[in-house]
Amino acid sequence: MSKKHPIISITGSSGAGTSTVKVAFEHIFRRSQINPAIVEGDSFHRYNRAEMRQAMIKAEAEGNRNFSHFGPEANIFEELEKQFKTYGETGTGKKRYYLHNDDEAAVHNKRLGTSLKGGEFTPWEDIPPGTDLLFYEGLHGGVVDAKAGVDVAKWVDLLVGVVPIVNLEWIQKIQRDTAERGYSAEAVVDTILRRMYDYVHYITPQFSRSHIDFQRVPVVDTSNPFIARDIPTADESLVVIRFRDPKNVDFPYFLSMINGSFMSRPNTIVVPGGKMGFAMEIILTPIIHKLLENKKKA
Ligand SMILES: Nc1ncnc2c1ncn2[C@@H]1O[C@H](COP(=O)(O)OP(=O)(O)OP(=O)(O)O)[C@@H](O)[C@H]1O
Ligand SMILES: O=C(CO)[C@H](O)[C@H](O)COP(=O)(O)O
Repeated sequence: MSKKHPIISITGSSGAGTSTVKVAFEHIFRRSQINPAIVEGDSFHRYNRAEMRQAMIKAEAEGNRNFSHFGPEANIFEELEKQFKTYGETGTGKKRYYLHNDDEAAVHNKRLGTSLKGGEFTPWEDIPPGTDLLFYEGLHGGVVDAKAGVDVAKWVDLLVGVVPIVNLEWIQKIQRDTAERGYSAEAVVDTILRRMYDYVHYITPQFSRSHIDFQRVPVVDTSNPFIARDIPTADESLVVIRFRDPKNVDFPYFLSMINGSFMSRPNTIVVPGGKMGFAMEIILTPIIHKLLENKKKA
């Protein structure tokens, strides 16, 4: 934790919607004239796509069917922790991008004068000096790997979990990876299965460390996520928002501001799906302002 150089982490599984939630944060940053250093979790994958395929074949040959992007073998958790520690201490650090497809590559090739392809990383670049905070979005913003002595969570000032119920997460992943990343539905299901061990051991424990979780729950039947044709819409879902420490949370204010909201537990407010972005803005804006006030005083 750093008063001088705060870190906000949005963490969630693949398909949970962390990239989508990033947009709500970008609104907050723009309106509040905050200049963030944005770090994408996928940039801390250990391998590019071709290397990952090779590493997976090798792991399978050795009898490991759980080698996945969710676990420590395929990510540089130690570098992620170092990144958070360095930013917290100095407000600087390094960043790069994992290019999921050629469209993403084209954007960075134009900026960098490179000829990178989908599945490759951009080179590491310095985070420019003078940013107000670090904003991480990805799989491992609150990860702990006790065996390796890695604790990313302890450097984070605001840890937000984005966690749809698992059927919805899978529907979202299958739709996105087939529509935008060129995978077959079978290949995506295979990936989901291979990642299950690491999902349980490295992804879900993060949501016991998060300060706030946003869990989208559909109110339509998603009982077979593997044949679902559409992602349930905002109107077909509710969002369950859980606060780890509800002591200083102004629930009456949120209830009066968010039409259709209600409390389901003393630390949990439920809002209509269409209000998720709005709820994020009114809940998170004052917390972010507080971090920046503390920064000024530090
Ligand atoms: N609240 C939402 N309502 C409707 N669709 C959503 C919502 N959140 C995410 N989606 C859809 O789910 C898919 C996955 O979302 P997104 O790309 O944000 O996931 P992610 O967590 O960033 O995944 P990854 O870590 O693999 O990049 C996208 O197609 C996105 O449009
Ligand atoms: O888990 C993920 C990110 O959050 C992605 O699935 C991972 O980055 C995928 O890489 P690739 O496109 O090479 O399959």
